[in-house]
Amino acid sequence: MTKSIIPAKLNKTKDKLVLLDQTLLPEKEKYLELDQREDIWEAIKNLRVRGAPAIGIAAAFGLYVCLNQYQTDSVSELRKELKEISNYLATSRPTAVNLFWALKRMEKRFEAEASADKSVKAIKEALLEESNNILKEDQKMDQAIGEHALKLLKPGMGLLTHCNAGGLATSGYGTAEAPMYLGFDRGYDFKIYADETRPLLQGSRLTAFELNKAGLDVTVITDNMAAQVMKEGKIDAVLVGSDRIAANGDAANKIGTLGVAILAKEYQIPVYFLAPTSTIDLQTKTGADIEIELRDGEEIRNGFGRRTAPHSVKVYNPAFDVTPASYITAIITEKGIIKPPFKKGIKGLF
Ligand SMILES: CSC[C@@H](O)[C@@H](O)C(=O)COP(=O)(O)O
Repeated sequence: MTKSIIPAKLNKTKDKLVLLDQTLLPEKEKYLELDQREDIWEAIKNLRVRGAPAIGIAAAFGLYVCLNQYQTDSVSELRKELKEISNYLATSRPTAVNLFWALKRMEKRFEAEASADKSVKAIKEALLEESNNILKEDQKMDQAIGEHALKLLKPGMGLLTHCNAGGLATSGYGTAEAPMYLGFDRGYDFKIYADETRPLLQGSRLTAFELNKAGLDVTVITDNMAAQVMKEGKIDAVLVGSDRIAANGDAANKIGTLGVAILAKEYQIPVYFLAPTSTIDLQTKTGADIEIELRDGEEIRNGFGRRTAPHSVKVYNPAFDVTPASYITAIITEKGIIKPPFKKGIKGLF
């Protein structure tokens, strides 16, 4: 299968960040071409590009595009500008660690080139290369994650996923969806259930869109149907992505993942978190240290342009939750499958 959608890339002349506007899916496939930091920040903040790895890729390309416009012969002036753009983009969303990881990686490359006395022009070229490397490595990681995960799955299984951890969230086949695509190519005939994923419907708008388009067997359920579907014996494994995995294995993902994991424990269904190692943050000791993004109440009071709650009512809208490591059967990265105790396994990865 060839992948047709890349959510974040550069245009041909490499002076604009091209994003598929995911807020318009599944109705419209519209690409945005951005070269202003405020527009790139807005696109990340408002989920035009979303999903942890894709946010990192967009930020790396965005940083390059903005920095490349800056005219100077001075490396220290360029450094100042890079830090300004990077710090600004880093304020767009707080939970997915891939955003900070990608920006730090660009800064590290800058410093490596600067300390080798490279010119401004050479440094800019190196940053272009680095952002491309981030994209290409992500594609390879997805493939490897999928291959490892497939070892845990059997043909004909029912798989439940939450949110979108597919091609729209990465530059490749996704993380949680990578084994679904690989299995499809190899005749595994998985029955995939996609949680609708309130309030922004990444499951029904995005996961169902891309799996359906690629011909996989996908069924949408609303979030509150997961228990019933599990009770009916339709689910053999839960596969989800992650926005940040702490050093002890606690994992943040889209709001509602914790509930799915708790239900799965009750029904003795394995819960797999699939993510590249760039999603693991050793600086975050436990899930309690993960900042959970709080989003505007209007997403719930006035979802998709229809008033669904009184306009003055209070709303609490955390965008992510943290599943404690004790609810996770395995964490699958490009480097292999980690089983509990996660602390030791995660440490061994780095
Ligand atoms: C491979 S993507 C993993 C996660 O980033 C994904 O499951 C998720 O929670 C995305 O949330 P979103 O708010 O749509 O960016």
